[in-house]
Amino acid sequence: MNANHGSRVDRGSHEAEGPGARPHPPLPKDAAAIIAVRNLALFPGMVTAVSIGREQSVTAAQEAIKTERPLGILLQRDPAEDEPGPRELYGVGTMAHVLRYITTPDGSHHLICHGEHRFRVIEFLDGWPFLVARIVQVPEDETLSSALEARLVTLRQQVQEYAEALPMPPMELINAIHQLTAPGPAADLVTGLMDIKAQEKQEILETFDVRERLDKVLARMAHVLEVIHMSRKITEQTREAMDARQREFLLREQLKQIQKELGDTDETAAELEEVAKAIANAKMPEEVEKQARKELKRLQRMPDSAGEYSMIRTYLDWLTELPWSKESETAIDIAEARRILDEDHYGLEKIKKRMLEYLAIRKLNPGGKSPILCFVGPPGVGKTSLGQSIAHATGRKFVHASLGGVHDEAEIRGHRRTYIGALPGSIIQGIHNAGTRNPVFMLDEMDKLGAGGFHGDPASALLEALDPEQNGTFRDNYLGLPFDLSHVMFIGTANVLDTIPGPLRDRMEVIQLPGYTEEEKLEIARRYLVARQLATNGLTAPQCAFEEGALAAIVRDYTREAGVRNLEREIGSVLRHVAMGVAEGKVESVRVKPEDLGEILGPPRFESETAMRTSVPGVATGLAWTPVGGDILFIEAARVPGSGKLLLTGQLGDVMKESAQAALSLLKGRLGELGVSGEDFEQLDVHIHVPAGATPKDGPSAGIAMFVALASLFTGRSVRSDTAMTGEISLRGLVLPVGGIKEKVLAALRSGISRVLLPERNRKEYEDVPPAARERLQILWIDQVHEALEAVLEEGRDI
Ligand SMILES: Nc1ncnc2c1ncn2[C@@H]1O[C@H](COP(=O)(O)OP(=O)(O)OP(=O)(O)O)[C@@H](O)[C@H]1O
Repeated sequence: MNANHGSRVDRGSHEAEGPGARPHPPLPKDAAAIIAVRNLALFPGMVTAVSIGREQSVTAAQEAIKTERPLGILLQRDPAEDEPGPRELYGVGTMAHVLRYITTPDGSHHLICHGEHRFRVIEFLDGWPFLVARIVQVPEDETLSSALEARLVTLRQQVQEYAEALPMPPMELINAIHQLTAPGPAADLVTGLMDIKAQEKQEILETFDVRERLDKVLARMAHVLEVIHMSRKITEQTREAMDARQREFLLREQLKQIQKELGDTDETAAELEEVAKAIANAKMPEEVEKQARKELKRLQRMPDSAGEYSMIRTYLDWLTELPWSKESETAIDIAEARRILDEDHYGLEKIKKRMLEYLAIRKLNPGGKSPILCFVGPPGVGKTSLGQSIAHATGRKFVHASLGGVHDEAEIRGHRRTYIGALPGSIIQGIHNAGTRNPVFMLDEMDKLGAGGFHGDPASALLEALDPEQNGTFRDNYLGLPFDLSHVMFIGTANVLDTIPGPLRDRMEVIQLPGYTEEEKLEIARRYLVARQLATNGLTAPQCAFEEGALAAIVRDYTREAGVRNLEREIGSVLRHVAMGVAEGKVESVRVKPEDLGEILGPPRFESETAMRTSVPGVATGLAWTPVGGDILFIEAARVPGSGKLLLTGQLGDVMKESAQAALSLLKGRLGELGVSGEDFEQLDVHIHVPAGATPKDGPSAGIAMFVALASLFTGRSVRSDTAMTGEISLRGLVLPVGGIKEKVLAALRSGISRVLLPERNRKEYEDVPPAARERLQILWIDQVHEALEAVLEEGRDI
């Protein structure tokens, strides 16, 4: 507080002229010489220093001294005004008695003034080289009421408080407390001592009513005190914060030293800093972030040589790298999706249509719960590549996890962190690899998922991941935190539907991919596989072309599969051979002809198998359904001297064994019909063998082939090599319907069979076979076993 310091009132630059430099009339009685001050409000009873510099002011001051009359002091309205006229001055001021006039050696003038009483300007007068105004003294009311006294007591308390709040209260203030006895002067004195603006002080100066003046001062003072308290509080708070920070800093420094002693380095600190940043950037849900920060804190307190350190570090890496909220943009454009599906895949019309429907529904109802698709079909029919196309078409990432042979729930859901070397399960790992939380996630080999046992049921963990009701909070054991899988597009794949665990199968919409006909394979080879293999082997289309028939020959003679994987491999072999020639400079371009294939790929692998195998009596061609899409199988029958036993070999299942027995019994009963006599079954053993003995076989559908093989054996008439058959038999000689017609028929075609015997009652299923395949096959519908014999047994020859 510096209210009593003199303040400079003007900045007049030139030297004042001597007193009485210019003669002027004496001042009237009711008038006073006035000086204007810039930043000072003088109050009655106060002594203060006033610095003056303007010529006018100096002359006025000298006049006052000379005439021993008081000087009127008025505050300028605008402190910046250098030559204020009457209108720029407030109309109320204080008459001051000039106690001393000092001129310092640098030429500036100072007055020590004592405030006497308030005055009001009536009018300004002209004719003097300084400001002169007619004035009237404002009388001070000195009566003391109890209301005023109460205010006075409060004021005294406030001033006391004010003095205590200041670090070094000025002496005047301490003295003033004792002088506060008369209300008006007390208000003036306190205002003069307060550190407030001159304008505010002027307002109080102009308040003539003592009570009102005291109220204003009390209010001002209360405000000043509040500000002081507040600022003190803020100072304390900052000091406290500073102290806490300083303390933490010191502790950290100590910790660093300790860690250094223990062999930890600054690198660790930098590493942890990185982790902290990664946590901040990972956009985790609140719960996860809290957990991450907790783990980080534990890490910070731990030397990096501690065994647990790396475990927590790895855990934090997983937490920070998982795409908690990162997604790829997935605008679905149906036309574009159709284009991509067509571009990547030949045929599969029904399947593509179903995919597009699926995408359309997702587009129209993005939040809805769409079914989980499951592609079921033999290997190499495009299940994986369809999944990739969907990812491509929807702008998602593609990841897959194989479930084949998974017996332990932990492989799906992860191990708890307490296990050494624990990691998240395959679902979270897949999401981590995708880097987004909405990839297309392919779950391969769902049919080979191991059964649940001691280690928990993998299928139930998978169910939780797939179930839209619960997968919003999928809990991996390793993370120990929920992860939102609801944006993932899961697609399952399997070779066989039957072995997919029931509850899983129920949750999925199965889409069957039965395998391709020879024509389809040719088309796929022509449009996709050749181009792809050309690129893989660094060749261009002009450098290598396949002549008409060459591709067909590869399909027919070198592959026998439902899909096109081997076909692609064989085409690759041919192109590698061509690439060698081109690279060595032997040829510039090659046209592969069918007859070249022998040299490049070796002798045909599947050419005349049926013809060769069935050229002797006792062998029939059956058709089997297998997980890889159907195959032909040969049933061989032989008779050997023995004691009437039936020998069965080739890893036959119980049902197949029984159907062999049925076939034999049926045959024994019909030998007469077949013109066979004199057989003594007591003296011979009948042996039925089904080659490819390493593969277990079962099912009743080889019944008719067994019967035919036995009939062929005993009649000595071989079976037509172009004919294959399937059907269960009854002891009464009926041919009963069987499953897997489509796969079996396609398998027959692949093996070069042109006639197929099918149970009459399977006509309906036959409609599923693609027309192209149907055109190339002759189907014989049979109802009774003897019809089969008529259709397949060659003309007899004697044995
Ligand atoms: N209709 C088709 N059009 C074009 N290419 C196809 C078609 N079907 C399959 N392919 C190609 O055949 C190859 C094998 O397909 P893919 O790997 O998708 O088979 P898959 O059914 O997933 O087999 P697996 O069950 O063994 O995983 C791929 O290169 C794929 O592009």
